Amino acid sequence: MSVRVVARIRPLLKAEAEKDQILSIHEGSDGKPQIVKIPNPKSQNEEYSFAFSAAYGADISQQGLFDAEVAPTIKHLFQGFDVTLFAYGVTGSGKTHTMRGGKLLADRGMIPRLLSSIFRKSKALEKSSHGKTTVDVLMSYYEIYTDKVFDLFEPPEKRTTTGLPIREAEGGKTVVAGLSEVPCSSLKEFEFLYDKANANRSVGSTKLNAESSRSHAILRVKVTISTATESRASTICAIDLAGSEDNRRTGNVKERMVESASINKSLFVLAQCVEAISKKQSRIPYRESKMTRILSLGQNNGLTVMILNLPPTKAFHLDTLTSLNFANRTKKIEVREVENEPIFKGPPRPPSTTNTGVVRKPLRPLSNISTNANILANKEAQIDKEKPIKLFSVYADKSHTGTGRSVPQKSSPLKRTATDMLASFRPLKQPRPTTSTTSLLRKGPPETQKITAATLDALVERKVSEILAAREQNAPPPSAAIEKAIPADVQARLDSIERRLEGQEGERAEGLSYLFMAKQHQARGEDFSALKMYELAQPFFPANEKLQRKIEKLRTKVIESRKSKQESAEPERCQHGQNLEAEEDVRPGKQDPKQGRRDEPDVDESYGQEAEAEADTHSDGSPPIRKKKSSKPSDSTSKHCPISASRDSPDPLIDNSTSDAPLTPRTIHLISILNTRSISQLKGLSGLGTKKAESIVQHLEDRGGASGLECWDDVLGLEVRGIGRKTWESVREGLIV
Ligand SMILES: Nc1ncnc2c1ncn2[C@@H]1O[C@H](COP(=O)(O)OP(=O)(O)OP(=O)(O)O)[C@@H](O)[C@H]1O
Repeated sequence: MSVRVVARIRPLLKAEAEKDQILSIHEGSDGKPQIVKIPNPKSQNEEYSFAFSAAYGADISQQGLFDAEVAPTIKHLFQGFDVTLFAYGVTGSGKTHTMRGGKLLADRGMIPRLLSSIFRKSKALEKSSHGKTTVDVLMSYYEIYTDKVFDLFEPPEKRTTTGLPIREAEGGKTVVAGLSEVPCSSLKEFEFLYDKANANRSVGSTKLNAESSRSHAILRVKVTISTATESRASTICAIDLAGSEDNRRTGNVKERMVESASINKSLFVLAQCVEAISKKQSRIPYRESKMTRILSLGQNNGLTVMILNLPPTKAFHLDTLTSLNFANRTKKIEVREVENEPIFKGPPRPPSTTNTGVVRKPLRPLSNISTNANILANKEAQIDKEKPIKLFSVYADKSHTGTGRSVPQKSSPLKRTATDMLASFRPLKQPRPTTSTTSLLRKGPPETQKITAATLDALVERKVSEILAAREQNAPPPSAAIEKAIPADVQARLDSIERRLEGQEGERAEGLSYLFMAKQHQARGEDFSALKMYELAQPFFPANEKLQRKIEKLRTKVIESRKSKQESAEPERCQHGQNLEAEEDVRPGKQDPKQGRRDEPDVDESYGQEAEAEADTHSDGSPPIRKKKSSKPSDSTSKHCPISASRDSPDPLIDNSTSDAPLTPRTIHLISILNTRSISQLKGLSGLGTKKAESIVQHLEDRGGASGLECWDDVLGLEVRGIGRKTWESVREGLIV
């Protein structure tokens, strides 16, 4: 069975004009709306057609979409099949609206409706069996932010810099270690937990979406149906992917840019995976990003539904075309429809005891029959495979083929009750590593530190060519290693080797992936993004002078170009406006009469009584609407560094001290000296002696992060004892440029 791909065109937003619509929906061969048409951006008279399993226009309600696409999967879930449901699309296309939705009852998205339905079905099942069948629902919710996994049931301050580790479990299945699993038994409980967890999700404002998801969010719901004799668990994963972003349009700077690079990279890898699968290549580059490892498209069993979210206007023309092409390939991916095995209950096993007298949970086989060719081809996986199964409860979540095994008890100390969660909202977790990236880097193995310019270049080249080389690879994946018992001491050694290997590989791979992205940005002429990426890569290769020189050269180039843009800020802004008009002057080939502005919220009766009662309590029902482009920065929450295009001062020599201040030549000069982190240069500045210079450099080092200062606000934000705004202003005034 192949991935079911359905398209959903979002309604026009307030700031969008009807005449700018470019998408239209048409009937397929069976008379159902299935085809999306979009004009060729280069030739107005030509149209491209993309056929999907279904296509929905702006008039489809949340309830309508749920009934047509999600509700049928619940039946399969209760029959023991796993389900993956994910929303894909460019930023601002409506993925979060589709998956999470708004607060109004009619606006609630697929996820709350899904849970509502699961609870209703569970209750009906329990009732009809007169209590002989019980249904347990466990939830995990996490995000992948800048390629790190964070538990959304944990408050952000509990996060470690490295995030949660992910591992390949038996059979190539990817699992997140140390993730909370929260039991949940009613829609009310779910809504409380879900809304609270969503507040932990990384969201930011960009020019294209006032509330843009900066991460991929994955909700995993495990449903276990138990009778007196057997128990069967199946899982549904509902994923709200972050959207791809064109940074020429988002106006992203700083953190947003880093997030964006990471989002774009993971989506790029996903597209490569899909391409590799569709071309039946033996190596699928899943490992290149955590999102693709977790999503494991084409490797997972059960049903997969992709909702392709599409913005209707020509402002997104090229992005929409890219999304349609991606979806067109995705729909061809075959997914095995494999039912999860039940666990048969037998007489309780005698508890196995260790020398310490600790009663252990019986080990359970972890696996399903899916194999990830890419993972299996990897040496690490071989090490993984030879290990006995670990005791993490999140590992043992799928097929349980053994007989005579007891069902996991509800009272497991690994899980908290929903009541506990509601009371404290601190899910119980598995231990996880807390080592920070910085400390890892400082104590890093000598090989990483001593990397030379030549080897670095070779590594980057290798990374870039890996994807291409993979296509040539025809070797069949090695067969799964046979699991065997390993003595505890050997296992401990294997674990430690694996950890060491992972540490090195992970760090180096991260550094290389930043270099890889830097090169991509540079090739596209996006110097600022390239600089950010090189700066992020730098701590991974601290002794590499070539890299250092590259960064300095690029930094100077960026500063110079900012300076010249600033000098011509006014005329440039006007021109920019004109260019945009010209760019958008592509007339749509056809307009869909069905598409219009959003209808009034419809009445959503089947969401359930519980939700209805809840809905009245949400006063803020209206979804955020994208605002008109303004010259003011829209990000009010994050720290903002103005970029030249939005600056108003025509005089670059005015030393303005507000956050909207232009980068004056003096400020630029001061920033470039600070970014050298050189005591000798800093102590030469008027008003700073050796001690202050040392404190500044120490602070810059402690502050960590590869990126340097960029604007006056960054300078004022430095928390160095004895140096406040006044000192910085006088230091700046003392500079001769
Ligand atoms: N079907 C819809 N009905 C009404 N409003 C919608 C619909 N789809 C999207 N919107 C609105 O469009 C805007 C962008 O949607 P949303 O935030 O869901 O996009 P996204 O694809 O998740 O973006 P990002 O990737 O940046 O997070 C929001 O204001 C949302 O309320």
